Amino acid sequence: MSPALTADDLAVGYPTTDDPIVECENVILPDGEITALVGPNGSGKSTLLKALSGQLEPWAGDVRLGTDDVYGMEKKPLARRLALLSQDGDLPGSLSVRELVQHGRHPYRGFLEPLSETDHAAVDEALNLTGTDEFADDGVGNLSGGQRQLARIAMTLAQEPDVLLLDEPTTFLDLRHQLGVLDAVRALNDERGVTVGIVLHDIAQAARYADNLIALRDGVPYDWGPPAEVVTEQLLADVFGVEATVREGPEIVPHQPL
Ligand SMILES: Nc1ncnc2c1ncn2[C@@H]1O[C@H](COP(=O)(O)OP(=O)(O)OP(=O)(O)O)[C@@H](O)[C@H]1O
Repeated sequence: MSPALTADDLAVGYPTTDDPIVECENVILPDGEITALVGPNGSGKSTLLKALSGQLEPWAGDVRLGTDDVYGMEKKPLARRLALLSQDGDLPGSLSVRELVQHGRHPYRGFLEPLSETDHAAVDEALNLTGTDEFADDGVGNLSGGQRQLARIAMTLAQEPDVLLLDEPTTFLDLRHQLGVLDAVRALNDERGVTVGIVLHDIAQAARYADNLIALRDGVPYDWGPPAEVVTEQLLADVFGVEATVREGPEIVPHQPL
């Protein structure tokens, strides 16, 4: 598999930080695969995802989408190929869900240009995939936290990127909707070969779901590869500070209630 998104010799920080938050020699999201970023709170998962997405320019190193330098690309062509669903994001409450999802088509349209049939089809599909078609005409301001999250996911899916980066997309969602979102992303991956980078908090869920894991500790990758190789008792102890048994699967059985 060729890499869809690669980063080399990265150092990523914020204007207010003296030292880099994330330092990685080499990060690869393999083409057509699902890679989950895991690690404890504050280990730098969101920071790495933002750097990979073109939204937080690294202090050093480069990020490439195929052979193209992500930070050298114009915004619209980049947005047609790469989409980020970040953790934060206020939504304009005056919009309906459908109108919000239509915003996902911005990379394909000129200013004030009406939506084409292709745009409408992509919006309808994103609404269906996420189940937001059931409340497509409701105002975003009247939705529950979980419904709002689903609407944001639908907007990102309508963008139809080749590479989809999702930062904790299951936050706020009940179990049924968590599984629904993960299934929808998996379907995009299976059916269209969309490359996925996803931050997931639940390492057991990430291990079941993803083709590859990148485990971050203090801003540095501790290990990466297929879940069966990465999820070891040593990793759980070193990265998460948890004593647990790992059974085949991999299935994690904590020694103490977490
Ligand atoms: N905008 C910012 N400015 C300065 N420091 C930041 C900023 N955003 C994050 N950080 C710092 O970077 C570090 C890593 O944060 P990041 O959000 O990348 O971690 P994370 O692994 O995604 O955490 P979580 O699992 O809690 O979401 C933290 O110490 C955080 O305080």
